[in-house]
Amino acid sequence: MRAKAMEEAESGRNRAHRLELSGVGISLHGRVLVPPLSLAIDGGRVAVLMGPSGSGKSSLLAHLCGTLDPVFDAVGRVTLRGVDLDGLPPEQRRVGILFQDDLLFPHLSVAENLAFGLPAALRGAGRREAVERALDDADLGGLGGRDPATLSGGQRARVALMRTLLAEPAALLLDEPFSKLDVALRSRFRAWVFDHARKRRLPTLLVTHDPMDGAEADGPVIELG
Ligand SMILES: Nc1ncnc2c1ncn2[C@@H]1O[C@H](COP(=O)(O)OP(=O)(O)OP(=O)(O)O)[C@@H](O)[C@H]1O
Repeated sequence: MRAKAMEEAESGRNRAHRLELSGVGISLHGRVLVPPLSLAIDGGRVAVLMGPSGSGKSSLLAHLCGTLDPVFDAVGRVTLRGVDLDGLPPEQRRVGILFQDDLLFPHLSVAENLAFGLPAALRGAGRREAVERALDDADLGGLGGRDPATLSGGQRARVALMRTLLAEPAALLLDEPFSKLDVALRSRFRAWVFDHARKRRLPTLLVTHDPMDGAEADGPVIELG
């Protein structure tokens, strides 16, 4: 009985962290690219977005981030934790995104790359401590001073995720972030990312071509195209 009550409280908290799309569609020059789509991703769940090249997967993620090129027209409503994202600038949406390429700044050290993700309001010792914690979390203790080019692909991928998480997003979008890693590393990194998403109750949307990603995810699967 107690276990059931705890389970219900847990799923209530996950619902409160929900990312919800209601009738979200995208068109380009009057041609429908993404037909109206409705889905809800609870906190900690990973939904999967699949579809052939050019079917609009990255455009949909850009729309959620608030960075969709104005040549596109988007309709529908997006809410995150009950907040309507329509009209909010990208920096106020609390939507974090991770790409296929890690996009680390080559002229900054690993620690400086991580600090870039932190809210500007966090200053001084708090900033340094947050970076140290992120390095430890990513099993990269002692590597903060390194140039990103001297890290392995897996280490760089972990820095990129940590940088995204340090911005304290309320949702996580993943645009094929595993596709450039070799098979063994891919499954370890995927498990690590999904674990962070669960612990932080982040509703997560993963764009992928890899059926293994879908097998490991526990949210809805959407096929475009
Ligand atoms: N800024 C833009 N201006 C005009 N057309 C664009 C722009 N960005 C993307 N497109 C077009 O929009 C369509 C959808 O592109 P999108 O990148 O969203 O597809 P995708 O499903 O993510 O593809 P892939 O799997 O190859 O990454 C494509 O036909 C693309 O050429």
